[in-house]
Amino acid sequence: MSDLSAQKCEACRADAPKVSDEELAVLIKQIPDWVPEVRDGIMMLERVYKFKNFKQALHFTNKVGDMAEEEGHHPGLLTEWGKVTVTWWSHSIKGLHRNDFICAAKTDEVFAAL
Ligand SMILES: C[C@H](O)[C@H](O)[C@H]1CNC2=NC(N)=NC(=O)C2=N1
Repeated sequence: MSDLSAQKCEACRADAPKVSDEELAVLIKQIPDWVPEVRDGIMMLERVYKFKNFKQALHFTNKVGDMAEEEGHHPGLLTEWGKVTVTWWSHSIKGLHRNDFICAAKTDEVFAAL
């Protein structure tokens, strides 16, 4: 278990701090399969997970949904045949909060536990 995945998301309000470039450089090392991407001017974390079929992809999607509900923090989830694209960012601050890195690490754990 990485340090991040052992942590809980905290309430994230509009005035919460975005992660700095320096923090991002440190945090991303703990989730090396995730790619930071800017979309619509918002920094996000994205990873594509591969599966054998749609049913397995949908099962993973639902497990990630359960984890998101527990954390009170919610990703973008695109479920397709054989793959799920998971995208984390914080709507309230239009960018990346530490919560997104915690949830990305937890998503990796959901995948590892399938
Ligand atoms: C009221 C509720 O907790 C908020 O709307 C939460 C829900 N889930 C969320 N998820 C994400 N990714 N970003 C948010 O800002 C966010 N806000």
